[in-house]
Amino acid sequence: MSERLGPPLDEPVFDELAIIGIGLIGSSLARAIRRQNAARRIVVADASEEALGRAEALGLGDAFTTDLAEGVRNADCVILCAPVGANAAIGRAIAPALKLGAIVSDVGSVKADVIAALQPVLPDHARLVPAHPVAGTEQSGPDAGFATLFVNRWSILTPPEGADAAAVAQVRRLWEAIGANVEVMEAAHHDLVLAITSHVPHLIAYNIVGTAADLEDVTRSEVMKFSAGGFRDFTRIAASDPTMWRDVFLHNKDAVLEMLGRFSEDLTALQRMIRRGDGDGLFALFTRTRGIRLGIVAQGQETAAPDFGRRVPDDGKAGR
Ligand SMILES: NC(=O)C1=CN([C@@H]2O[C@H](COP(=O)(O)OP(=O)(O)OC[C@H]3O[C@@H](n4cnc5c(N)ncnc54)[C@H](O)[C@@H]3O)[C@@H](O)[C@H]2O)C=CC1
Ligand SMILES: O=C(O)C(=O)Cc1ccc(O)cc1
Repeated sequence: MSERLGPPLDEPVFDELAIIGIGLIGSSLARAIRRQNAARRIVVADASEEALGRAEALGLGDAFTTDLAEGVRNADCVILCAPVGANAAIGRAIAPALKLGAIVSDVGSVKADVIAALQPVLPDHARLVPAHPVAGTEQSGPDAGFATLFVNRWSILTPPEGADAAAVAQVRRLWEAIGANVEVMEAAHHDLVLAITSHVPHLIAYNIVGTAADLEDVTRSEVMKFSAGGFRDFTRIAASDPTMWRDVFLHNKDAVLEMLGRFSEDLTALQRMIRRGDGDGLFALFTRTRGIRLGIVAQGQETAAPDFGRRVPDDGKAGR
């Protein structure tokens, strides 16, 4: 699977694009958009002076500000890249300053709640097109981003009912310009799918690493010493940003609880198989799950090893 970006666009998708929140995803977007000539000018806004300082040092934009309203004043498209719990406050801060017909998008891992938070606070003339790139790593901050993060990854758009078709097309073009495959989905459906494919797996990782950490000291040191294979993979996921993931669980509560209920039932069935010595049952399940993995690899979405954290050698640099 190629991780290279295609040739840059002859004509940018947007004249001015504002990124609010220049962490892992915001900085990856800035690098990719710059490299692909997908916007003429990038304005970077962030609540954190420290993050902005790093973004400026890395050359991730053309202008940098902690004043969110100032940051969006001339933007044709504003992309919210902060933890999802911050979106309502950011929406309120930028609403009065938005240019007529500005597109407001985001990258949040949760969609229905984000729409519910943003729609009431944005002016009627703003065109909301939420998005979720299903690509990332356990790291955060502007130094962790890289331009090829979205190559051959899905970006899911969840336009609310009545969304402006031209705005949806422009956001699609932006993601395609930086290598992503785009799918359009209803927000509630997105939240259910992502609850089982991403949110519950993260919860399981946080839980298993927490359980190991709670063991007696002597056992715990052995857990660390012998943490190979499965547990080691869980520790990577469990190192993911606490603020971001707290917000995901608080804002996708219903879908996560629904999927967690099903998961618990299946876990109980597995427990019973082990207690009863039901080797055939265990073997049948493990064979079925192996088939699912092989199907994912065959579709080219995954290499044999987990690859969310992969980088190509020149990716630490800014896009110019
Ligand atoms: N980390 C990942 O792998 C992925 C994350 N996402 C989504 O992307 C969003 C950002 O995640 P990351 O880039 O990982 O986070 P991050 O922690 O690396 O960066 C977040 C940035 O937002 C800024 N910020 C926080 N509150 C703010 C506010 N009120 N106003 C302005 N700036 C504010 C922070 O200072 C920080 O620079 C989240 O909504 C997350 O759900 C989506 C796909 C993958
Ligand atoms: O690092 C990993 O394994 C991830 O799962 C990255 C990730 C985190 C959150 C998302 O909404 C999408 C992708």
